[in-house]
Amino acid sequence: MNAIAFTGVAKSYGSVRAVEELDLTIDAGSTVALLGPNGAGKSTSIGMLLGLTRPSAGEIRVFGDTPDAAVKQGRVGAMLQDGALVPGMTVREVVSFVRGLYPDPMPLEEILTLANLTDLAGRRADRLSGGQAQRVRFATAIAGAPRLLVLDEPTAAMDVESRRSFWARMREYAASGRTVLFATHYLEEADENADRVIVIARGRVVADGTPQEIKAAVGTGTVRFTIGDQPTAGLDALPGVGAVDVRGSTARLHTTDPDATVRALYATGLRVADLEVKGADLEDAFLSLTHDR
Ligand SMILES: Nc1ncnc2c1ncn2[C@@H]1O[C@H](COP(=O)(O)OP(=O)(O)OP(=O)(O)O)[C@@H](O)[C@H]1O
Repeated sequence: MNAIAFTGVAKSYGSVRAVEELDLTIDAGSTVALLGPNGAGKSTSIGMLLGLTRPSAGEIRVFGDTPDAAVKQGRVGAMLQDGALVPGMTVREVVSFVRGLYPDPMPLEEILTLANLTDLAGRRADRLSGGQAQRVRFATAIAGAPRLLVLDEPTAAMDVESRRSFWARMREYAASGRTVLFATHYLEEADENADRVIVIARGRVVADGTPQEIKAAVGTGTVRFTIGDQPTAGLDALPGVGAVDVRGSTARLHTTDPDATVRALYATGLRVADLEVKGADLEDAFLSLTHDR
């Protein structure tokens, strides 16, 4: 069964086309990353999925129902980018209040354990660090034991250690057959935590596949050099190269094997100046994926 189905979904705000035309289905039980740069349309898509805002065109189904119906039945939990925590309440009070809103919630202690909040349960929720507050938001998102968990850039306020621990807990939740959809800017997060990665840029899907397929398409590194007015034909056939992006006199090769690409590049006989090899620059990769379309 599909957990999520978007059919021809578009959303405009005046003249801004936040989502162009989204057609996608997500299987129940999968963990899917929505990967894209700022302004790609991730939050808008999530907002529509949760019934917070209506599409300008097209249709969305969540477990076969409208988003509103699915949310009302307590089948969907969400952790959004902002969302103030009620002032003056302890962590335990906040979580147990939210839990009380659902027909079939998870036991309180289980929520606190899963969100790593047992030690903070007596603390005031509005006086926590950014990363701790994110754990409370995660707890409120899973409180109703939702079949679909939606997370919009959940680790934005977290340091490296908190991120690692957060994703371990998310995977634990997902392991029980639940569906998870999360938005992120980071390819590593998508790679490590999702079975499927949907890359969106400028309101459209530009790539969709397993993390391995996406990494092969965007490359794990970038080889940049000044090509001047020399011909660019054949650069895309160099070993490892998935995409070529030439802007002005600069060429960027997105590659899965920068060493092999550089060796082969010198063997072409091109005059290569200002060579620079970097780890994958997603922003560049997104741009070239968007250009390719
Ligand atoms: N309420 C709104 N009114 C007008 N424009 C909006 C509104 N919400 C979003 N937009 C615009 O729609 C586009 C998509 O924004 P959205 O927030 O969905 O992107 P995003 O991928 O979530 O970005 P980020 O990673 O920065 O959160 C952007 O151009 C944004 O400025």
